[in-house]
Formats: sequence, C-alpha cells, structure tokens
Amino acid sequence: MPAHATIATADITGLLLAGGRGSRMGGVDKGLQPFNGEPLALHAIRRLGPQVGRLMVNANRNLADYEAFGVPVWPDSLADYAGPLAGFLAGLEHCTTPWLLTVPCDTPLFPTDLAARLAEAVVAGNAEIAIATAPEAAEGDVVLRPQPVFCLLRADLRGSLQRYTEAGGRKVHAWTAQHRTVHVPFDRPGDAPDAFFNANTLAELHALENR
Ligand SMILES: Nc1nc2c(ncn2[C@@H]2O[C@H](COP(=O)(O)OP(=O)(O)OP(=O)(O)O)[C@@H](O)[C@H]2O)c(=O)[nH]1
Ligand SMILES: [Mg+2]
Repeated sequence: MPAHATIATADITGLLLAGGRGSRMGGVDKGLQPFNGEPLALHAIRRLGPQVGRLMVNANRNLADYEAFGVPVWPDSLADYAGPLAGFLAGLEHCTTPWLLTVPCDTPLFPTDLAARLAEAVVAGNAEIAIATAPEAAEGDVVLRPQPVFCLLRADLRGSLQRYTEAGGRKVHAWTAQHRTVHVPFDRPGDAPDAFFNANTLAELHALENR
C-alpha cells in the first residue's frame, strides 16, 4: 500500500445535518439562521463542497429553502426527531458513493481538511468509521473529546444502522462502537482551537461570528 493511501474525494458524499429541533435556539431551523450574513447551511455547504465528490442536506423543515442552495435535500425516514442517527440513516439511504461524511449545520468553523484527515486515518486503521476528536476544556484541563457528528463512515453500514435504529437505538456512540472505529485528533499546532465550537443558542452563534 502506498504511504499516503486514502479515499478519493469523488468516493465521499458530504451530508450536512440540519434536521434537528433547534430547541436551545428557541425552536428555529438552525441551518437557516444567518452567520456572517449568510445562512449557516450555505456556509457549511461552501466549506464542505471542495472536500467531497457530492453533497446532500438532511433537513426536516423548510425543505424548499434548503433546496434553493442547489443540493439534494432528504428528510428523516424515522419519525419524531430521532436524533442525529436519523440524519445519518437518511444520508445512507440516498448515498451512491462508498463513503459518507457527516457535518452538523451549527459548527461553521469546521476544518477545511476534515475529509482528508478522516479519510487517511480510516484507511490507515483499516476501519469502517472515523470520528474527529478535538480539545475541550474540562475542569481546568484540556482533553480530546469525540465529535460524533463529524463522522466518516462506509455507506454499506446502512443495514447495521437500520437495524440499530429500528430496535430503538438512538446513541451515536453506542452504534459506532459496534464497528471498527478510529478517532482522529484535530490538535496539531496549526489547528484552529475553535474549529469544533458549535452554536446551540443564538448567543453562542453571535459569539462565533465575531471570532
Ligand atoms: N435528522 C436529524 N438530525 C438531528 C436530529 N436531532 C439533532 N440532529 C442534528 O444533529 C446535530 C447535533 O444536534 P444538536 O446540536 O443537538 O441540534 P438540535 O437537536 O437541532 O438542537 P437542540 O434541540 O437544541 O438539541 C445537528 O446537526 C442537528 O441538526 C433529528 O432528530 N433528526
Ligand atoms: Mg439536540
């Protein structure tokens, strides 16, 4: 195997996760909230687009607004806002490439080399899933925490995820733990410390705008 074996960009579909309730933001559709003058979803689409071969959006409300961004939009097939895994499943149901990369709509500063580093690590580790980990402050210390919605996964895990969610499973970690998973640290010297900061409230979103 060559030293830098990886996955071709064309073999990855990027999935923007915008299907949540946004309850901590007052129930608004998070992906449509403005960030530096443009909707969060559009901002993420621009950042993710160059990293992947195709793009899709998972959303459950205001579908026409998302369609206006020029990317296919798929709502959850599972009912009642079953959480991010419902978005993963909707993505896998429509994914025609061997790999799917998920990104949430509320983390606008995510790395521009996210796909490249997850892809290299998943191949090097002969794994099925790669999850980003990023430094987070914890009781005066800094620890690497998994960012489970930044997830590169094999598209053929669809059957497994379908069975897990049909049985009532909702936890990303509990499902990924059933498969060969590598964790990929984003704590190199040049990595932006706020790359994985996500906005759960409007105040957090406005604070991110000014960083
Ligand atoms: N498809 C889908 N995605 C979801 C669901 N719940 C959360 N997500 C997505 O998962 C990611 C992380 O979720 P949260 O940060 O909790 O966002 P949220 O659920 O919209 O916000 P809260 O209601 O405040 O928890 C976001 O990209 C959400 O869009 C869901 O029920 N279905
Ligand atoms: Mg939530």
